[in-house]
Amino acid sequence: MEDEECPALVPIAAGGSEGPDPGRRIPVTIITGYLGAGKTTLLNYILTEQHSKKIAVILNEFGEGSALEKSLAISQGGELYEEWLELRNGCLCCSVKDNGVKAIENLMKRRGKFDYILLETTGLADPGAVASMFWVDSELGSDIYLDGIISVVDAKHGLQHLTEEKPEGLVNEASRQVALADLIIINKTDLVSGEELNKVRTSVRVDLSNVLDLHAFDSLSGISLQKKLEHVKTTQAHLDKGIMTVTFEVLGDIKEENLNLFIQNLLWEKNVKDKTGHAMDVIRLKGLVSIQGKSHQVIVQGVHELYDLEETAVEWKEDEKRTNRLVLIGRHLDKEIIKEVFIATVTEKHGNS
Ligand SMILES: Nc1nc2c(ncn2[C@@H]2O[C@H](COP(=O)(O)OP(=O)(O)OP(=O)(O)O)[C@@H](O)[C@H]2O)c(=O)[nH]1
Ligand SMILES: [Zn+2]
Repeated sequence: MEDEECPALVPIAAGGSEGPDPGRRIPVTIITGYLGAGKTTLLNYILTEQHSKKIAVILNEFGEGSALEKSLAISQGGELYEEWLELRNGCLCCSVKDNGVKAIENLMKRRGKFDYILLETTGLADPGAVASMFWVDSELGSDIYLDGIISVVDAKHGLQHLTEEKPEGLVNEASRQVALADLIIINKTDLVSGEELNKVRTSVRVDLSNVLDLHAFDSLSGISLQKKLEHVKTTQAHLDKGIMTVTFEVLGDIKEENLNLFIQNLLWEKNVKDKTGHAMDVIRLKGLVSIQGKSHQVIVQGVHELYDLEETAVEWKEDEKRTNRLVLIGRHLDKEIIKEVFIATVTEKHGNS
């Protein structure tokens, strides 16, 4: 417990023999936002545009999806990434001390190789808890500093996320992400009308002031961030327990029309049910699939009822088993049932391969 040593968000370097060298400290930008809001898209955009900086990427993936998330991002971004870190525990905010800090320390051993860190949190993360690790640990603080928190808001589904009711008067994840942001990016403006966009814009503002009033945060300036973080740590803000991740893999090729059928049953018809008869509610769908007649891997991306299939630049190698990997995040999901439905819908019924 060395609380007194580390209250500063950006600690002043202790004057060692080498002297302070602020230029050597690595800025961290936290990219937050609800499931599917567009965090990875923004990440890829930054990496594509920013040629002069060598950027390390940290993904904090919800559930077991990190291997897939990584392969999705690589397929999209090519050779752009300098460093990869996987935080497998899923929830960075409750593993900050061990997993998160250690991973970043290891990353720092190689820090000569890069000069910026982008940290994408899971769509359900509390960015305050993630941010706090950059000032709680003084050891880390001397080499890394928090540059800012960016929150990506989905123009199409953002309102739904921001107004979601939580039990016991808890503030929902989306609102927390907005409230702690230094910069809010409203994304997917192409999917909504000007009127809808204005609603989102207003609600982001209104929501912010609600959260501020509720917790009596005085301002958004640097000093109060610390207070906000302290507050966040003491309220038992945590991942929505009702939201779960299902990951599965099925070998083989699938017909594109069958895959569409599977997804549409799940996302549109909502006729895939769990054991209690409750329709499965998929918030986020990601996959890497093998479609009959296509030589390249195909990415499946879904956010609520919207989805698309996109052929990647990655070719299936000849000695490689063609396979389908899916990650689903949502409510009332049952892995065995979904997998069965997938196999039944998607694979040929005859033969036993
Ligand atoms: N129409 C539209 N789609 C977008 C836009 N930005 C991102 N998307 C799509 O939204 C989906 C989710 O994007 P990601 O960048 O993976 O979202 P994310 O926030 O990283 O998702 P998670 O990490 O799973 O929470 C993908 O299918 C993107 O192609 C946009 O500006 N317009
Ligand atoms: Zn992502």
